[in-house]
Amino acid sequence: MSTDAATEHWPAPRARVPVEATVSLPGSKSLANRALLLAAIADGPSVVRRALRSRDTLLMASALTSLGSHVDTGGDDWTVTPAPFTADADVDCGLAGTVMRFVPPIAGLSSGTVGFDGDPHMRSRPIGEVLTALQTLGVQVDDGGRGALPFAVRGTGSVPGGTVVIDASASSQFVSALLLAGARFERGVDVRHDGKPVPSLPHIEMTVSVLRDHGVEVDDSEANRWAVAPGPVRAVDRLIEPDLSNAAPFLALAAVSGGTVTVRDWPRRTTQPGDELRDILQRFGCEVALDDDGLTVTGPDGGRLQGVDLDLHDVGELTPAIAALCALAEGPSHLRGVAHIRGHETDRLAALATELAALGADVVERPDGLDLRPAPLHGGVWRTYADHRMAHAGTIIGAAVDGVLVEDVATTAKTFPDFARFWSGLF
Ligand SMILES: O=C(O)C1=C[C@@H](OP(=O)(O)O)[C@@H](O)[C@H](O)C1
Ligand SMILES: C=C(OP(=O)(O)O)C(=O)O
Repeated sequence: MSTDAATEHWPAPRARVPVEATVSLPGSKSLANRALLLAAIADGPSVVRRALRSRDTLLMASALTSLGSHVDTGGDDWTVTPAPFTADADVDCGLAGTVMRFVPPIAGLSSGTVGFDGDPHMRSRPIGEVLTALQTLGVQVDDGGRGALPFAVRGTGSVPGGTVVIDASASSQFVSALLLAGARFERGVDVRHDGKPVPSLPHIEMTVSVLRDHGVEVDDSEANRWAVAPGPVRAVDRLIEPDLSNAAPFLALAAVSGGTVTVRDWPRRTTQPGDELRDILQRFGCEVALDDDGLTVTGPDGGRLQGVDLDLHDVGELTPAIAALCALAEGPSHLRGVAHIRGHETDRLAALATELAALGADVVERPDGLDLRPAPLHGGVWRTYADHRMAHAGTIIGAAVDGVLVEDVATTAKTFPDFARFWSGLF
């Protein structure tokens, strides 16, 4: 197996018998990048324990380092020591939405100019609403009127802050970005959403909960409005939960093989949207149990899955793995409410429709989702479009169908380094 060239094809292992496995998964990207960012604007050193070491979190660490913080990524536990942001800096966002959206507001606190750019596709992921909001809040942003990467934030050492109205229907990260920095703005920040419903609301709840852990006062009592009071951000010693969205392919492996997979350390309470998998997998016909061993999923006999009808608006990042299960199900499925995932690492609805159809699936792409009906699948190349979750989806199909070749499986390093080797070890 080789995993480093975008054109390479990885033969996804086929599960010929029910898979029985217990896994410990790497930490949550969303929790780790929030913890790192807040640590960098806190009033003392913080520790991020069991930090996820992946492309997105390393990009966040180097963004914070280039602003002036000291981030020690040497071991499993990362120490972040804040320092004033004074130098000019360049931030590589890669393909990390959390870096492109969360770092510009804190760059406004710098007294230097901070340039942002990223992977080619990152230039088409939405960010304009955040840049306009920052301008309203008193930050100078040069984006050549593009509302997209590349752009520069010209910090003056402080941000006035105040009230801002944004349309966050393209990404919940627009709201999270402003809230995460808000306590350090002179007047705090009061964010109101005006537009179609905000997707991925659990991720905003995650932001609010992590802010409160840092002693920040947040008022989220009204729908579509979040207010962060100005004040200090306390340093925190935090253990990062396993990434429950990245658990999807592993639990799906139990589902498609009729086996049993346990994910250790599944939190009893969490703001991670991946926790919804407990309910979603039952709808496919799986048995699900959460106990001291972790979350255990047992697939139906022979991996014979039922079709599902799901609105995934709140948990859009689960769509690729769920679509893979739908393509393998014995009944029709409808996935809805996820128009916004066209702005993710790739246009995920188009990518899923194209790749599933190429393997024989009966799939119709809708403006906000996918309709799937049972059809015999066959092997072939599964393209991943530099999208870690497309790679997960192809890998799930490959567990159930002979001859699936996943292109550029190394793209999974965005949130799960060594995914392919880890996965192969389960067979
Ligand atoms: O804040 C976060 O950590 C995330 C929010 C969501 O973004 P969208 O609201 O853009 O879907 C999610 O899909 C993404 O994977 C991570
Ligand atoms: C949408 C995703 O990532 P990002 O944080 O880059 O938006 C994702 O991981 O599914």
